[in-house]
Amino acid sequence: LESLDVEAIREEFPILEREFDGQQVVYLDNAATTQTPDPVVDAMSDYYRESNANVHRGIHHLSQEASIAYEEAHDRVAEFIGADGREEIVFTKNTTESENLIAYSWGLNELGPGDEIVLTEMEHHASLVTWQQIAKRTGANVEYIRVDETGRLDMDHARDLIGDDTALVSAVHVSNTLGTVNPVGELTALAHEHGALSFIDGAQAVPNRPVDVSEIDADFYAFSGHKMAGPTGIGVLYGKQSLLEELEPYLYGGGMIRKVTFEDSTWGELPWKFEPGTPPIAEAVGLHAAIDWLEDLGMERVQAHEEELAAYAYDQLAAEGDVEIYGPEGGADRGGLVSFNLDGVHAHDLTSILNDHTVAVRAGDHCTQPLHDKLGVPASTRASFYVYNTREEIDKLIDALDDARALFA
Ligand SMILES: Cc1ncc(COP(=O)(O)O)c(CNc2co[nH]c2=O)c1O
Repeated sequence: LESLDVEAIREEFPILEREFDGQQVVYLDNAATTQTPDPVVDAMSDYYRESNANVHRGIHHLSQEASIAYEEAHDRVAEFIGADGREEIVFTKNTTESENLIAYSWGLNELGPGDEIVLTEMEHHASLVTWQQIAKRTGANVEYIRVDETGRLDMDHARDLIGDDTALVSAVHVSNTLGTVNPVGELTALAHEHGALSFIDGAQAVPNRPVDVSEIDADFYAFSGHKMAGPTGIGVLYGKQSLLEELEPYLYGGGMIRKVTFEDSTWGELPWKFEPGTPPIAEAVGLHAAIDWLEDLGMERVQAHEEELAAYAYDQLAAEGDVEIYGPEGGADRGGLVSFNLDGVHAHDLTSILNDHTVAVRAGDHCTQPLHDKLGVPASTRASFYVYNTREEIDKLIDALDDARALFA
């Protein structure tokens, strides 16, 4: 597999030339949000300059153009993730809203006492808090598949938990804290064996590796534009058409209706039924451009690049001798991120020192507080990689650790 031309890629990201206190930024916070290449910025600027109008098929030329661009962005996303068509692609604000859409449209209406929602201990709050609160409101209960000492899912425990009372299995595809790549196809098959639905949180997967929702056979799948070289303000909910057809919308307004009278209303066709009001049009154009840009690189090459950097970072951190690293040892079942703690130094202090060296990483619980409780640490520092990062940038992170030791350890 030919490796990425990182130097050429970096030329499309002027932000990576930014300097603070005379030091060039080292951006290693990609699991939080990725940077945006010129072609994506240009596509959105061109839209605003040349085609901006409201969608839903207004009569005039500009509205026609904007509507086509918006609709074709759905087609492009469907093609990118292996969905059957635009009817299975709902644009939301972000992964979090995609999770909430199913929680409200399906969960509130379908769940009741005795029903089980099976999550994993490594879920992001976007999923964990959402299903926890829906369970409280419906009388359903939540079970968590254990994470074992290597940071992987205990699949024997999964097979014990998922049974005939299970209504939903919701799992993260790639953990944003551990980097663990979960067997989402196997989890989905287990759910289906027992008549349950599967919801896969792909926020850290779709940007970073080839994903085929049809191969996984997920019923629902969610991810965000801003984590895949696209803009903020747009997320995707994939859902099997047969399921989305049956779901009631939970947000009402214009654009999602078929007929409205003073007495009642009927709903429009998919996916518009779930897209009330003026949608993120420019963001959809940007997401379309981001997918074109990523596919030009090749998702297999993106995955290989990130895995190589994650394995390198893992090995360099492990070699320090006073760093605790969370998640599977480097290699194929770890996504492009490494969370760790430096002995004797709080993650926030370490991250502040790294920032003094203009190394941008993230400290905290990464919206996985229960997982950090299980790990026995209040926070961790996370370095996360994308297509424009290099080994030399990881070396700058490693070199800065000594300052933290000198100050805090
Ligand atoms: C696995 C996972 N699920 C859901 C979300 C929510 O995505 P959003 O709705 O677009 O915000 C994130 C974002 N994770 C992070 C956002 O900032 N740091 C992170 O680790 C995530 O990593």
